[in-house]
Amino acid sequence: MTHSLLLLPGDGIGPEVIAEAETVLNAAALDIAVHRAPFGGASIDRHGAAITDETLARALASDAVLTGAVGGPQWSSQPYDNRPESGLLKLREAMQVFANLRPARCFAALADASSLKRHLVEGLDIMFVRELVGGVYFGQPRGIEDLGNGQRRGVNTQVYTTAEIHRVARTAFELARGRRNRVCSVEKSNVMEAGLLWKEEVTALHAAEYADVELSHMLADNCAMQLVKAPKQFDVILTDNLFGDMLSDEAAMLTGSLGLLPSAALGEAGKPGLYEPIHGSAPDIAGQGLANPCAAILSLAMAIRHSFGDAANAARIERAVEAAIDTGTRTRDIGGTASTAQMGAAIVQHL
Ligand SMILES: NC(=O)c1ccc[n+]([C@@H]2O[C@H](COP(=O)([O-])OP(=O)(O)OC[C@H]3O[C@@H](n4cnc5c(N)ncnc54)[C@H](O)[C@@H]3O)[C@@H](O)[C@H]2O)c1
Ligand SMILES: CC(C)[C@H](C(=O)O)[C@@H](O)C(=O)O
Ligand SMILES: [Mg+2]
Repeated sequence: MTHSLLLLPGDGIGPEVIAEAETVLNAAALDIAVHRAPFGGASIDRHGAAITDETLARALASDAVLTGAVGGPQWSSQPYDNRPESGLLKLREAMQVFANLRPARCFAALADASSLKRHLVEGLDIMFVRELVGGVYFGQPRGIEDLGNGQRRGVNTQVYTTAEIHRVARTAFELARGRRNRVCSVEKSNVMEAGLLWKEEVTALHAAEYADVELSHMLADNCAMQLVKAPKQFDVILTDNLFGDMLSDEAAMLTGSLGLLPSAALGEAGKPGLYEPIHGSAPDIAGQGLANPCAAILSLAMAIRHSFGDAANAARIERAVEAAIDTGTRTRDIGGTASTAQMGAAIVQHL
């Protein structure tokens, strides 16, 4: 059966890393129909909107969507709700991809590329499950209000319901069962009611349906510290939209580079998945052939596994990435001199 994949290269290094994902996809010779559309700043420049209705409809009709990254200083004067990043949030919301899987694995050959000592990160394998379509990113009220006395007030609202917490927690517990069977739920229940509800609902769901999984709770500030103190204590980390964003970037450095971390955002079974490297458009290195395409290529592998149900080809691509790194091809962020295209070509050679 032919699967459909929508590619949204986006801005900055986005098109550079997605080009390498396409090279790998073509070399893997899978039965996949590929479509492309501008996204983020590129879509603003062409169509006036960070994501068009047509692209949203196309995303919902595809089996999977793979994005590069969006954003950049050239669009910083856009109205807030038409910034490139708003296009990404609209896409996540429209697709209702509530569970964002962000695996952080340390390749043995790269343990010295981490900013931590080798023994702390060697063998590291954490799965973040980040809630992606709720919380402070989407809560109402929001906005900037003019108070009329020379003062303004900026508001965002952290809000979660029982159903929103249960559906993402379920994903975390299910994943844990196939791993080391441990979930650490992370919030700020000491200062936030939404965090307290999170903790109570995760605890209740655990007792009712997942008592076989080991559950612990941790405050988010402590988690940030524990991740650099003893990161191998974690198996699955379940957390909200904002904490998941920050903690997964932190974890990226445990693996050596932000350019290595893929992600899969999943909704209800049977609905399309959204796949993104966790890094941004990296304006500081865009256009120079310096970007590491591994995160984008590993995101493609996650699409092949989760949306196309082809675990064998997903693993084949993942092994090729690791083999290319093992045999010494590395972009600058992981201590080498390979260009984005050379990294992609080396991965193709190991397929
Ligand atoms: N999914 C997305 O579309 C996404 C994610 C994060 C940030 N952003 C946007 O990207 C823009 C830049 O944000 P930022 O600079 O804070 O974060 P960033 O992730 O773009 O870059 C942070 C640092 O990591 C480096 N880096 C990132 N990806 C890399 C890769 N593949 N290879 C090598 N080095 C890499 C960059 O050069 C930079 O030094 C902003 O507009 C932001 O909103 C978009
Ligand atoms: C660009 C931005 C909206 C996005 C987020 O905060 O979710 C990014 O940082 C990410 O990690 O995917
Ligand atoms: Mg982020």
